[in-house]
Amino acid sequence: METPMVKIQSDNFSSSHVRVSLRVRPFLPQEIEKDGSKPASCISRLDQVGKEVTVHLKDQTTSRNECYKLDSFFGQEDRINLIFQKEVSSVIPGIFHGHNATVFAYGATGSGKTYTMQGTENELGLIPLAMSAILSLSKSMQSLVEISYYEVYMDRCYDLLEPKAKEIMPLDDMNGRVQLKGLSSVPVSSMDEFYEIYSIGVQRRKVAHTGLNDVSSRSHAVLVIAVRNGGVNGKLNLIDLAGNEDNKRTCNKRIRLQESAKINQSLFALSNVIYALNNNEPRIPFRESKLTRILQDSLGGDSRAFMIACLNPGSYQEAVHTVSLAARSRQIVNYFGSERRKEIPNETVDMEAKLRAWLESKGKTKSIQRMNGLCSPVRRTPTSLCYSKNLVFSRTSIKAKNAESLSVTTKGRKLFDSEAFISSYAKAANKNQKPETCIDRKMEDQTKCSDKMSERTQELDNSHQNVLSPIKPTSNELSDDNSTFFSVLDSKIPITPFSLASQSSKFETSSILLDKFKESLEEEYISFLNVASKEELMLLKGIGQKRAESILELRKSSPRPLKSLSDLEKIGLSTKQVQELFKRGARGIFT
Ligand SMILES: Nc1ncnc2c1ncn2[C@@H]1O[C@H](COP(=O)(O)OP(=O)(O)OP(=O)(O)O)[C@@H](O)[C@H]1O
Repeated sequence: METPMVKIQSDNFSSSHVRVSLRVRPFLPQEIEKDGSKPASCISRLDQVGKEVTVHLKDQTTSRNECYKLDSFFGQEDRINLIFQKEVSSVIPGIFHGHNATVFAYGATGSGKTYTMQGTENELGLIPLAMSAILSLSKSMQSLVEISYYEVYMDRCYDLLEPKAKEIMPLDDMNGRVQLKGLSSVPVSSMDEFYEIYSIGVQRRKVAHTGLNDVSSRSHAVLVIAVRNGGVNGKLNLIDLAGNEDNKRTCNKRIRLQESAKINQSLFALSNVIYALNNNEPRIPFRESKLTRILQDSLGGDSRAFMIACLNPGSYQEAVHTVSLAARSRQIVNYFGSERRKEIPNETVDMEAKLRAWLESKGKTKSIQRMNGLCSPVRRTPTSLCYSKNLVFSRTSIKAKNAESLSVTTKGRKLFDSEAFISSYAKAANKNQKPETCIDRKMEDQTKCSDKMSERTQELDNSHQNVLSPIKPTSNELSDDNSTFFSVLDSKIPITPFSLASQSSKFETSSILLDKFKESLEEEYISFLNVASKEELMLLKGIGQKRAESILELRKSSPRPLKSLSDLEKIGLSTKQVQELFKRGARGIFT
C-alpha cells in the first residue's frame, strides 16, 4: 500500500498537557443482526464546546447515562489518517529538536487499539503513518532513524527484535534519565526496511502469547522511533496498551487474574501520571509501575503525549470503564469559586466503574466482591449523581483550615460538627425519625436527580448547612454525658441501661437517638474523609501521614470513593482497625 504524503499540523498541545481523544470503531460483521440492523451505539450524543468535546454514553437497556469531557472525538467513519493529521503529526518536528513524544492506544480488549496503531492492508495505522512522516523528514534533515520494539508483560520488559536478549532493565543514567539496559535498536532508512523489521517483532509477540493460549494482547507493546539529528536525540513512543479488563465480567482466574491485575494496575498508574501532569501536580508518580517509569523521559516537561481511548460501540459497561479512566486522566482540577462552579454542566460519573478500576489496579478482588454486594443497580446512579455535587459543595467548605481543631470551621459553620448533630438528632429522636441530611437526598429518584441537578446544588448546600450550623443542644439526654454514645460505638460493650433503667420510655428514645446519632456520625465522618485535605485528615485521631495519603490516593479513583466505614478496608485496614479508627475519630470531637 502506498504511503500518503504526510501533512504536519501546528502543535495543539499546551505545555505538559497530555491530549486525550476517543475513537469509536464500527460494529463488526458478527455484531450486526442477520437482517442487517445494527445494535444501538452506547454513544448517545456529542457536544463540542470550545476546544473540548462532551461524550454522552447511554445504556440502551437500563437508560443509565453518563457524560465525560475529552479533547477530541473520532467516529466510526473517521479514518486513521484523520487522527494522525489532527493529533499526531504536529509532534513529529519536535522529535528532530530533541523533544520526546508518546502516543498510546488505550481501551478494552477488542476495542480497536491494534487496528488504530498498526492499521491493516487497506488502511495505514498510526505507527506506519508516523514512521513514514519521520523518514521523510529525516531525509531532508539528514538525520538517522532507529527503531526498537519491546513489550511490558507482568511488569517486566522484553525485547521483541532480539529474541535471545534477557529481560530489559530500566536504569537511571548519570543525568537522571531512564535508559533501557539491554534494548536493541535497528537503523531504518525506508518503509520497506521498517515493515520487514517491525513485522518480525509483531510475529514474535503473537507467538509468545499463543504459547499462553491467548490471542488478545496481554502486554503493552512499545515501538520506539529514535531520531539522531546532529547532536540532538529525540524519540517517539508508539504504544499499543494491553486491553483493560473487568474481571467480574470475564471471570478471569489464576494467571489471567494476575495478568489482568498487573494490566489494570499499570493502566491506572499511567492514568495517575497523566492526571498529575495535566494538573501540574508537584509530584508525578512515575515509579508506580514499570510502564510509567520507562516513559518518564517521554511524558511531562517539554514532551508531548496523546492518548487515544478506543471503544466498542456495543458495550456500555466497557465504554464507561474506558472513557471514565480516559476523562479522569485529562481532568484538570481548578479550585474556583462557587459562582463559577454553578456553570459546570451536569456531569455524571460512574463511581463504581472508577472504584473498580482502582481496586483492580491494586489487585483487591475481595474488595471488589464486597463492593458488588454493596452496590445495587438501583442505588448506584443517584448516589453517584448527588455525591458528585455534594463533593463540589464540600470542597468549597473546607477551604478554610483550622489546624487546631478537628471541626474545620468555614464561613461561620463547622464541618463534622458534633453540636449540630446532637441538636438535630435530639429533635429527630423525639419524632422517631432521622433528620434529613444531604446524604439522605442521595437516594432520591435517579431521573429527578439528574434533571434537577443544578437547582439542587443550592438546595444541598442549604440542607448541609442546616445540619452543620452550630445549634445549642436542646435535649437533656445528650447535653453533657457522652458515655452512652461511646458504648454504642463500641459494639463489644453491651448497652447497659444504667441510669435509664427506671425510665424505659426515656431509654427507648435515647437508644433510638443514639443509634441514629451513631449512624449519621458515621456518614458525616465518611463525608469528611471523602473531601478533607491531607492536613485535615491528619487532624483526625488515628490518621497519620500514610493513611491520609492512602485515602487521597483512593480519592483519585473517584470523587467520593468511601460510602461506608467498611470501605476504609480498601486502604488496607482490617475491620477492627476501621472500627477503632472511627471510635477514636468520634471521641476526638468531644475531647
Ligand atoms: N476502525 C475499525 N474499522 C473496522 N474494523 C475494526 C476497526 N477497529 C477495530 N476493528 C476490528 O475489531 C476487531 C478488534 O480490533 P483490535 O484487534 O484492534 O482490538 P484491540 O483493542 O487491539 O484488542 P486486544 O486488546 O485484544 O488486542 C478486529 O477484528 C479489528 O479488525
